[in-house]
Amino acid sequence: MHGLGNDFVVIDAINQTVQLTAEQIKALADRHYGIGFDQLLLVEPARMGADFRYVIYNADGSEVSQCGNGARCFALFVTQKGLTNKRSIRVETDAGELVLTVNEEQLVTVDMGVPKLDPANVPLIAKQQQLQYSVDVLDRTVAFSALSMGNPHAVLQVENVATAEVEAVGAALESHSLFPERANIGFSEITGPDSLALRVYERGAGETLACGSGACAAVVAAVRLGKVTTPTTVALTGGELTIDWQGEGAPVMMSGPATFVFDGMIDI
Ligand SMILES: N[C@@H](CCC[C@H](N)C(=O)O)C(=O)O
Repeated sequence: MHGLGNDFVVIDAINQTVQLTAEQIKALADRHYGIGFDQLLLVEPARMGADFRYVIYNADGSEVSQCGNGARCFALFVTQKGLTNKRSIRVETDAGELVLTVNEEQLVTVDMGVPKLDPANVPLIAKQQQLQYSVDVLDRTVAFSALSMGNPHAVLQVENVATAEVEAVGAALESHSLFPERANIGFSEITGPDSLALRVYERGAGETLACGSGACAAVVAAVRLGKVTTPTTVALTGGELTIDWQGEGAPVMMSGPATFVFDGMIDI
């Protein structure tokens, strides 16, 4: 499946027992010798009263707590595979419970929860919460916003996403010592009063064609900086998401498509 080109292998772990090691996930994620994906999603029975639980792994085999595009694909998967007939689905993740709504056109809206701005919750090594922080990386000092959408994000404001040094600066910041759990690094260009363009260097996956939680983080950062109003259209390399955030203490709502590509069997 994919959400705007952010691609997934989604496995039904309700009707079969599935256990994968980090090494197996890395091997499956290999685009030449495996299947290839940015993230792998395991759809499991709920443990705490929601409709389902889902577990997310990055292409490097690391388990993570949040995935916006994955959440939309998960919703379409359980709907189209007949695992539920609900249109509003509650799912447990390590980042807490998410509520996903599938509309008539198969667009999915996800309540992504309340962003965490305290540096300790990102986590980011910083003495106090600020609108922007700064870091020396490669041969320059860059300013960034930092927040958690259930996973850690840094967002840099850039003049032009097309020429932003996503690979070099992204890789250097993703594993910078300021981020004890590493971070997803967004490069955000304000393109209008309610629009921005975004590229994201994802933790554990490198630059992807779209990052849903990154889009939420970029809108939260831009709203806090007074640069956009919401709902905001976020243009990612793979397409557009609509993000709505009514301000501190409110949850971020993300709406966008999810797409099936093919079904298959994996022999492990
Ligand atoms: N592609 C995702 C985010 C996946 C997890 C991320 N790489 C992390 O390590 O936190 C999205 O759409 O949000």
